[in-house]
Amino acid sequence: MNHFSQEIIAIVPAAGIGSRMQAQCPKQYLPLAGSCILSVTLNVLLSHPAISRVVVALHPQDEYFAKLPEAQHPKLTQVIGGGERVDSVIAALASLHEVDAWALVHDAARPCLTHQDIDKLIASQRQFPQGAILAAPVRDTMKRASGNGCIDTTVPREALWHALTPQFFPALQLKQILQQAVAAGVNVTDEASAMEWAGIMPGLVSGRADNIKVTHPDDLPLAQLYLSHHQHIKQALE
Ligand SMILES: Nc1ccn([C@@H]2O[C@H](COP(=O)(O)OP(=O)(O)OP(=O)(O)O)[C@@H](O)[C@H]2O)c(=O)n1
Ligand SMILES: C[C@](O)(CO)[C@H](O)COP(=O)(O)O
Repeated sequence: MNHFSQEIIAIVPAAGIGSRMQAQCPKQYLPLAGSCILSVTLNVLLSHPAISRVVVALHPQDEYFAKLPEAQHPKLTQVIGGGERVDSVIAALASLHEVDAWALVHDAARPCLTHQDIDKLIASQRQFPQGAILAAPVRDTMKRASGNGCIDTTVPREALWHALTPQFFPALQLKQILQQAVAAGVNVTDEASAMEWAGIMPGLVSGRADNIKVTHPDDLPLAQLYLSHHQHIKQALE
């Protein structure tokens, strides 16, 4: 259990088709670390002691999930996702029955998440009672492109962060604000952007930069490398 009274439920949007990956199957089912991306991600969440249960949102025509060992896990529930990531998150939140639960929303496509980063985000609830997200400060000089393929300007990077997941909010409030933002036509690409639209500014919790989202083909070998590094560190600490 966590140190707080509320239940923590992980929400995993996994209903995408991974078009940018240009693979033969949805990217969440590509092989990784002896299983597949989605299995690795689910096991990080299912094995965390503070997470009560996991709700995964699947594509309506998903033919893969039922074959995964995790599909039978007692702490796992599946729902049908929607046309956009935000619709899948809303569908998962709508299935919750726990009063006062907090939702830890994490992309299926981010298999390199660590328990240490989950601990940091959960512990941030005291500092950020409005909710918070894992994020990584930008390291490079940032350029804004012009229309002709050249640099238009350099963007000051001091206050720029990469939004990662998990993103951690009171579940009922998050569901209501996501629904309102979608109805208002807001382009909701992460949970925080809807909260910001509602005037609630989430906390930024510095997370590992290797918590990458597998999006393009060259991300997969990188995720494998990061996972093998994590395994090496874990063995060195044993
Ligand atoms: N309708 C959708 C679209 C995306 N996702 C999930 O949201 C996460 C992050 O989205 P992204 O990386 O964009 O995944 P895809 O939409 O599958 O990728 P693409 O945009 O390349 O098709 C992924 O785990 C994806 O499965 C979802 O649950 N429902
Ligand atoms: C939620 C997210 O991981 C934050 O960086 C990201 O926005 C999801 O990917 P997408 O391509 O925007 O769906």
